[in-house]
Amino acid sequence: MRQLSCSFICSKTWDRTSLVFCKISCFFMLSYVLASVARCQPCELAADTWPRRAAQEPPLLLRPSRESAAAVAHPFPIPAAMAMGRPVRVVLDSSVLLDPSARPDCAGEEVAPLRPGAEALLRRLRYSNLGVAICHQEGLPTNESGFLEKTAKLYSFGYIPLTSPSGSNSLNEAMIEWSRTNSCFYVTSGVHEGLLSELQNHNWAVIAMDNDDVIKNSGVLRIGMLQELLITLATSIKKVIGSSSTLVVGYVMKQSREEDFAKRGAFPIYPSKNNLIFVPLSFELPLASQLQEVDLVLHKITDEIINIDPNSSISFPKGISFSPGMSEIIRFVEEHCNFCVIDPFKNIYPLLDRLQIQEILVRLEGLNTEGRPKLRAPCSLKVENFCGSELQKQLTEANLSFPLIVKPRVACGVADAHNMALIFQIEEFSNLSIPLPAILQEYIDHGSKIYKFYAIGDNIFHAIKNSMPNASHLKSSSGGKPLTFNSLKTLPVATKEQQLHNRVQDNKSLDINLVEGAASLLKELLGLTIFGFDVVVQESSGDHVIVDLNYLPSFKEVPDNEAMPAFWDAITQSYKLRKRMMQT
Ligand SMILES: Nc1ncnc2c1ncn2[C@@H]1O[C@H](COP(=O)(O)OP(=O)(O)OP(=O)(O)O)[C@@H](O)[C@H]1O
Ligand SMILES: O=P(O)(O)O[C@H]1[C@H](O)[C@@H](O)[C@H](OP(=O)(O)O)[C@@H](OP(=O)(O)O)[C@H]1O
Ligand SMILES: [Mg+2]
Ligand SMILES: [Mg+2]
Repeated sequence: MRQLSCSFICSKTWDRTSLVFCKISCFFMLSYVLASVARCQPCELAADTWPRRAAQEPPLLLRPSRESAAAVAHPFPIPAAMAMGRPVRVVLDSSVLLDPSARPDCAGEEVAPLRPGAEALLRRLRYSNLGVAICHQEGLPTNESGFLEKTAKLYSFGYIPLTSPSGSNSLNEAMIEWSRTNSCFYVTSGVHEGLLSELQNHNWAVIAMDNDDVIKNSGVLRIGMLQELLITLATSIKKVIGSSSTLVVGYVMKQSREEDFAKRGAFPIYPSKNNLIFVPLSFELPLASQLQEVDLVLHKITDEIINIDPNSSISFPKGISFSPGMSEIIRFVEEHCNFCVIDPFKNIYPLLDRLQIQEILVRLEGLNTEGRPKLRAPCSLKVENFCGSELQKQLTEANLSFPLIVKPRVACGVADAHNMALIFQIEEFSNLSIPLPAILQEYIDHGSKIYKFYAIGDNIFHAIKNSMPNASHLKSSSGGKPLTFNSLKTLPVATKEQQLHNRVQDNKSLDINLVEGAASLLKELLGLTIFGFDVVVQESSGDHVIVDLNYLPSFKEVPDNEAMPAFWDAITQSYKLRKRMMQT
């Protein structure tokens, strides 16, 4: 185990544990198309700010558009230049980015708004590991060309103001040069017939968007909306590589989480070292057709919860309403039991319910052995309300004493899942505003140090974070009132002085092997590829208490160069295990 910076420790890699998975059925259309470029005259590259790429990069074939399904019967010759091991460049013509219906703003100022969906596309292409440039034709109004230049700079893309050559339609040297060393796409919303043969000679591939002028079966790749572009690129790259080990991973999660992962390089469209290609599933397109193009889906289903009936948690997903897009995915998976989902929805539902989490954690206590710290769940009690004369009796029967931490039974997916309270005496339950049903947990004095563990496939990492101080520090400031907070936003963590004080007192260390054993058993019990759990060490007893369990956490504290390869490996292994299980 290596001690890494910022109190981060990478623990170990387990043996491949057996996880139950269904078989994946993948279908990819086989064909090669090239298309012509819209009136884009050859150009001089303004500044080749295109990111350098690793030497060995695969070439590209294009998936025929759905209308030209006949192309499947007549696969186009694969140009020699689209040989294995080449970087991929994508040139976006201004016509796909600028909103054609834009009107000057009320002050008469020419504005250059982006077409709907363009900002999301640019944001995703920025972290796609593809070389991207924006181009525009000569004669574009200066406010628009200026806007595009600024946009290219903002996203670290290349910028190509096209200038007309001496009347010829031939591709200019720069574009020809690129196609010698890169596999290139040109995306436009117009098609200029004149350039088609030039492009075929120089191995440019063009994607024409929303254009009916495109001749059918002329090898032109057509998309209807900008939202189709990424999946078109992704499935083309997959086809070109032509290896069953290359997987297209469709992903679904909230935008903030996607951006956090994307900025870490988690979602390359150009394959990662594990041969994984990531593409966002768009809720603006039919989900079934997208799901037929990917090998598996990675999702954080709880990001797509609209609301939960907290009284239905024992029968999840009943009582949960999901976004329409997520509901479509759930339906598709129900109808295609061989489709690979990471992770199966039924494996995640228990982690929405702190009572079920408690029942899972209690099962870990079987790992305990003499002479080692005790691993356990906190003593807990589920309550339907905070009043009732029986409450004190219930607490006693549950072996609970104050202080108590009160958490909603619903663990995540809705805004108030993280509204909590620290209660010091029974009177403080009156008018308590924590969502019901609730879970009352013993509050563990743990010296404001929490160990956040992350099981990412066969790898386990943990980070030490500042946590809530011992109850005595909090009671003094509570003034006889419950201490209410939101664990994601306003967690009352220890002050610097309290942390220093704790460091002096800190005499109970973490038994890493004990927790690793717990993580391994949790992985088998949960059937999850990536999960996180929080461990505190009780100061008085040294007990290792697991207070929380989460599905697909952000593992922000784990350095990217450790986390990303583990992330990709976890996905690949889960997929392979599922395939193997289907073949047996
Ligand atoms: N039983 C406990 N005893 C002492 N401290 C606790 C206990 N339960 C939680 N905490 C403290 O409160 C914090 C939030 O609790 P918890 O992790 O259960 O909330 P959560 O909303 O599930 O957070 P997450 O964002 O990790 O899912 C913990 O990180 C820890 O600092
Ligand atoms: O947003 P909901 O569905 O309520 O669930 C939360 C999880 O419970 C937390 O574990 C996530 O925090 P981490 O990703 O840091 O573990 C937290 O991630 P976030 O802080 O990035 O939103 C949430 O996913
Ligand atoms: Mg937590
Ligand atoms: Mg949690």
